[in-house]
Amino acid sequence: MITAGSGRWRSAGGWLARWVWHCQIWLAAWLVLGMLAWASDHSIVIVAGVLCLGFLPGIAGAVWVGSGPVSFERWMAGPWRRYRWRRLITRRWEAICRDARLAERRMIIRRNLHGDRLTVESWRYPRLQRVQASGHAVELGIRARSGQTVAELEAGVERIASILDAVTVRSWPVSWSMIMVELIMADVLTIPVVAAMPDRQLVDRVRLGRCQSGRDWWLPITGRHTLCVGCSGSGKGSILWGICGGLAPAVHADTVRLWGVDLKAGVELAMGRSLFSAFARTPDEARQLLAGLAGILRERGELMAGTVRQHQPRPGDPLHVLVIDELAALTAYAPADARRDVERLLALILTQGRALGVVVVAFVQDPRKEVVGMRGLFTQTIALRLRSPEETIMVLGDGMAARGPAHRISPTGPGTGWLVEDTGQVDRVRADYWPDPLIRQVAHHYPTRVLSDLRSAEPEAAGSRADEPRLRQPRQSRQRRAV
Ligand SMILES: Nc1ncnc2c1ncn2[C@@H]1O[C@H](COP(=O)(O)OP(=O)(O)OP(=O)(O)O)[C@@H](O)[C@H]1O
Repeated sequence: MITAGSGRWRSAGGWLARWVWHCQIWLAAWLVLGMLAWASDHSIVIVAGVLCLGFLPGIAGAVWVGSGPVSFERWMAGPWRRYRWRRLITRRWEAICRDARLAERRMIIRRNLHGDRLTVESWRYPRLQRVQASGHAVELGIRARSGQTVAELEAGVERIASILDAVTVRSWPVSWSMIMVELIMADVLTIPVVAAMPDRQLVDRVRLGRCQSGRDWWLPITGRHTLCVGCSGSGKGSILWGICGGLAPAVHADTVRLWGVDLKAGVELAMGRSLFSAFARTPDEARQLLAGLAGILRERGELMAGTVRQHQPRPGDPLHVLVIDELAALTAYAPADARRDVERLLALILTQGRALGVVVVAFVQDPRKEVVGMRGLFTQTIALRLRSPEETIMVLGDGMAARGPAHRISPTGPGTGWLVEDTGQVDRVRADYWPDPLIRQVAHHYPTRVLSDLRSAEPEAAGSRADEPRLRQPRQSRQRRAV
């Protein structure tokens, strides 16, 4: 049986073998020194001492890899790798530009000391203004040479990535003469990571996982309606629980209230039931729940009118987050009468909710307009694994099939997705995995203090005005009392 310990020592052995291969000259020099020591003294102790000194860095490194791989990566391997990337790029910049067809060759005529005309070759290169490495990414600031456009620079970016053997690359112009290029040198997203127990009260944004650069992936929550699209098994659950779990401490403090709609018999959301102030499992319940939120919108609107333009969540006056698992079950497959009301209420929340502190987070497998008619009302979208380039365009926007190819995500990487950042940049991300016991543990630790009674909101569903649903303290279950 392979244990974590034996795996570590195997990778330490692999590291030592690579070190010996890379340091052949160093080791050969120490062997020669050992032989010289033997020839001059014939003392086995001195020879062993010389050889030990030569091998010491490798042996120390292998022991470090085996006993503390994380600290080795942080203090040794990571900084060393980043130093090598920076050195390689700065030293070979001119050759890289020539190979990437970004340099310009000119033949200039000069006269030598005797006055003879000579034709001399001269190269002009874009200037490498900045090289910065962090995590597994290298960021380059490249200034165009005279007469070169940023479009021409961007045309060479993929060639630079291929020359440097990068995993992916993206670029964006920062002025008419300069672009930034981010090269991802190693694919850290292939390794799944399990989420950790949240301990900080977060409302504005939650940490869902990692970006392809290795940095944390933070998803903005306040002021955004989020649509996450991915086919079956693409890992929508990780995003869902990343959001609900990340907000859980704020839920417990009543700075955030979660409202759950799960028409797939409540199977997904029931796992963390005690995080939700209200929970709908049938189209009728969903209609009541949405009516409740519409009531909150109206009340808040009246209170905020002429005073503030953006709701600031605080305990007792929380951010309301409507979480809908499988939106299609609500908007496409529910009975016609319920669907009509639901679509009207959802459109109301999506158009008015952001400033009033009511946001929607919805999940769906099929992004077609017939299924999600209100796709355009969501203000941020995440594309997990999709079935076709057309679906990628539907989710991320025109021209995104090439820049954020969600249809090419491997089925072996659930939780991996593409998104468009506020800057217009496309990024690949992977959510941390939320196993069932962790979801239960988070729900147990951070239950909501407020439950909403859906029935009080019923009149709005029928088209009339209704008040905010009556709030009541949750009946203390034996389990909750123990918390
Ligand atoms: N972030 C992740 N890292 C690693 N594995 C994951 C991750 N997210 C999900 N998985 C694995 O992928 C499987 C499918 O994930 P999940 O149930 O979340 O998909 P889904 O998109 O919700 O599918 P469906 O729409 O059919 O419910 C999970 O059982 C889990 O084993």
